[in-house]
Amino acid sequence: MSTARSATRDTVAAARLVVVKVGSSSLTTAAGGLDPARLHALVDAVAARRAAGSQVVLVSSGAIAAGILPLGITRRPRDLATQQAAASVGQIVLGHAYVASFGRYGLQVGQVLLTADDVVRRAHYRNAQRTLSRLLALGVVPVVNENDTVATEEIRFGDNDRLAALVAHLIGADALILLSDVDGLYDGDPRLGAARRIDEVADESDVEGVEAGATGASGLGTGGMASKLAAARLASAAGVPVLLAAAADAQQALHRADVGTAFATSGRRLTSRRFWLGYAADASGVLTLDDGAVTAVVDRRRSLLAAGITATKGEFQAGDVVELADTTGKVMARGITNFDAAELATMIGHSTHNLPANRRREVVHADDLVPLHRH
Ligand SMILES: Nc1ncnc2c1ncn2[C@@H]1O[C@H](COP(=O)(O)OP(=O)(O)O)[C@@H](O)[C@H]1O
Ligand SMILES: N[C@@H](CCC(=O)OP(=O)(O)O)C(=O)O
Repeated sequence: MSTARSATRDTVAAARLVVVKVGSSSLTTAAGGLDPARLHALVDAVAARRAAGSQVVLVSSGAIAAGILPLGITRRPRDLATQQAAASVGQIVLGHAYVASFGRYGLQVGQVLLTADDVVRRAHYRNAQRTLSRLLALGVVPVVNENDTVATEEIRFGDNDRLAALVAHLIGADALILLSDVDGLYDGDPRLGAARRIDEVADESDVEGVEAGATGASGLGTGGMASKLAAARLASAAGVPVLLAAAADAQQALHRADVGTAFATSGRRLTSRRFWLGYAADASGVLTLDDGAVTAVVDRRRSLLAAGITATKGEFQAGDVVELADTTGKVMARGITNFDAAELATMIGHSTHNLPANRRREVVHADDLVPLHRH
């Protein structure tokens, strides 16, 4: 299918610093085990982009899948301990394959294994930032993956689409290219019947009603299209345009960006702090807002007062990040709460002037609040 040129595609094609993410299903055979031909083809495309003057960070899945064959098991393990064992075996296999493949071009590879904490906690992410920029300055191709062997169920990203979006923001990338076994975003899961490929996503209205399945076809990947859509939203909010394309079209995707689905950015690049608040940090609870409070907070960018809160959920403390949801449960914003859950329980629904003197302040200050959706 042909694609019209657009400003987004031009930006992706011209990007100086690109994050390229490739999924397990695009690097491995159905039986498990790496597929050297596909890995070489991906590396060919990355090397070509490098030769054209861009810096590239590769976020590569595939450790667990690459560990299946050497361990003599037949399919992707379901339990965490075996997944970690498979990742432990498979990550070396994967790293070795990249060293050999990039070596064909005289390029060095640096392995960077990250946990969620490394990119989600403000105190930690400067560390990852420094390592990645030094690797790039030294001309190395950083190959990033989640540190699966130590990531527990609670702290896992689980899917590398989100990791790639966070890394793209972290290093100030100009574009994010997600390569998968499908050639773009469709209005429904293409495995389930006729579906139409979406060429360009300019804003939320272009993905309204899109059915994005949460599991992939191969059984090797995780997250499916739902996690790619979430990652594309994340990156576009961070000011990074996204191209979602087939790994088989990697050359074209990395060269002219004229394949797949392009996601425009949704405005100005957020500051690190506001991006962290809105998208990266883990939320510890939920505040439910009445309609008036949603309008005040989302449309008028006001602080959230106790009077507009109808319920709270979670054991959060003052200073934690919480989600602000409307009465249907849709998360409209995120922010830092000035009160613990226990304190708030006695305050919700009350006007500020009716509260004890030590509680007469906004629950979430406007400066600590990031709206996520238009009302
Ligand atoms: N709306 C949709 N558009 C495109 N693909 C979809 C959609 N919904 C579900 N899918 C499925 O998601 C799969 C990609 O997810 P996954 O296998 O997890 O990818 P990866 O391993 O590249 O991360 C596709 O093969 C496709 O079958
Ligand atoms: N970190 C895991 C990958 C998890 C993941 O996101 O997989 P995928 O959906 O194929 O990108 C691994 O290397 O096996």
